[in-house]
Amino acid sequence: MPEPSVRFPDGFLWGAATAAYQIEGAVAEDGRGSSIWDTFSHTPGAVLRGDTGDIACDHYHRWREDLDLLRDLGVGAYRFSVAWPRVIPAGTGPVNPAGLDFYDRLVDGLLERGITPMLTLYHWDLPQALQDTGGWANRDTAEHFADYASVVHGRLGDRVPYWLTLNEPYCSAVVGHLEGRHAPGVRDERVAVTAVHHLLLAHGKAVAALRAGGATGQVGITCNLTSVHPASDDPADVAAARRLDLHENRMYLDPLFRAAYPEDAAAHYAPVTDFGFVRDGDLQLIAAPLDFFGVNYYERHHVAADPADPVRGWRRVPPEHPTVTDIGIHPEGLAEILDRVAKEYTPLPLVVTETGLALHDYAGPDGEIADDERIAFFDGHIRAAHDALTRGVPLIGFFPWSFMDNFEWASGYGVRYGIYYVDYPTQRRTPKRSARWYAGVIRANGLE
Ligand SMILES: OC[C@@H]1[C@@H](O)[C@H](O)[C@@H](O)c2[nH]c(CCc3ccccc3)c[n+]21
Repeated sequence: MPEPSVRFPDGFLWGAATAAYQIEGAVAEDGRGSSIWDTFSHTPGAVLRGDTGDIACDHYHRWREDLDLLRDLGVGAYRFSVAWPRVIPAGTGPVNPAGLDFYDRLVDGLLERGITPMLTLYHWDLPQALQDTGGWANRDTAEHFADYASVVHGRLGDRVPYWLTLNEPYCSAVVGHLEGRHAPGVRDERVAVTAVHHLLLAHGKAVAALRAGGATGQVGITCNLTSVHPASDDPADVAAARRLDLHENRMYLDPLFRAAYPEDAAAHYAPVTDFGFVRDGDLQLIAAPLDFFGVNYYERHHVAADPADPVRGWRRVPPEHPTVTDIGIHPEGLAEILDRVAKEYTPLPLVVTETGLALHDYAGPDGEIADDERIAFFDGHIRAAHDALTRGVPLIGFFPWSFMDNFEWASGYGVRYGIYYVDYPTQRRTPKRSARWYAGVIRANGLE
């Protein structure tokens, strides 16, 4: 085999990623409680075509077959999430042993196949019972999350080396509580900023709980970060870009790695909150030392001042060549955010815990799903990741989103991110051309 022109270090963690509500189905089986995504997806108009995660990829029943597909890919690791409502159906109180048993079998199944588990404790599926008492707007939820983290770690901590507390607090807080496009479908900026704090507090409390539980594994968090550029050097555009960077990136990076909200946060959010929800000691807890940091990258923004709200607003300039999800493809943005995190925030090992491309995949006459665009996307992003690595960024892993087509939140099953195609009526999994290509990347530990 020729030496790859883009070669990664030995032991680099090539993975694949999923999330519980997007693949498991079996939403009422073996004691699972309801989550805010069960409620939201069953709310008329909330999800494209009324799609829900009731069945999804039926992974709850097909997990052995799916682990075999991961083994066929040759991945070194698999990033999955644990559904809080399977483990503690009401979010707090009694534990559901059958829920823990499922993840116990899943972890053992991974280890038997030589695949390292990377466990996300929260990938958006808050137990509905906690939403009924305020959800992330209620500070108590942070405590309940730490208790849940202890329960999961108590059962799996001896076999899971990588722990992510939260997936993308920005999405839970802002997409779910300001934009209302995600569960719980709230549109209230004050509630959204309060939720940001309580989610970060939940992270901090969970890190403390995992450490107290004797966590020998590596503990981290995943944030979706964007590269943000002003549309012009007009001072109004530059200021708008800085506000969007605050809103999407620095509101998470600063608390996590500097134990403080950004200096421009108070003024920016002053119309809706005075940050009275912050208590003494919170920020120190949130900035608890971590072992690694997960970065999800999808978007590079070009930002202009919003004429309707020139003081607080921004306007995202549409990309020249939009994808099916109306974003551009900018692999250089991945290198940019990895450089930024490493240079401005933390020396910790970094993992690209998600990047991927949505397509409307279909099989050709020969039965092959020739997702060449997705191959080109991953080729570019892997090269960008390697660029950062050669500049000294301590990148230790890369996890394409996603292992298989799945429930894509408000878009339902309308777009596909998987490197395995899922035919939902039959639940048949078929490797796309990108799966075969990615297996080659893993074998070569790099790109030709
Ligand atoms: O949208 C593709 C994936 C989701 O399927 C993952 O569950 C989630 O972790 C994830 N995050 C992002 C970037 C932030 C975002 C999420 C949803 C909608 C718009 C932006 C993209 N994705």
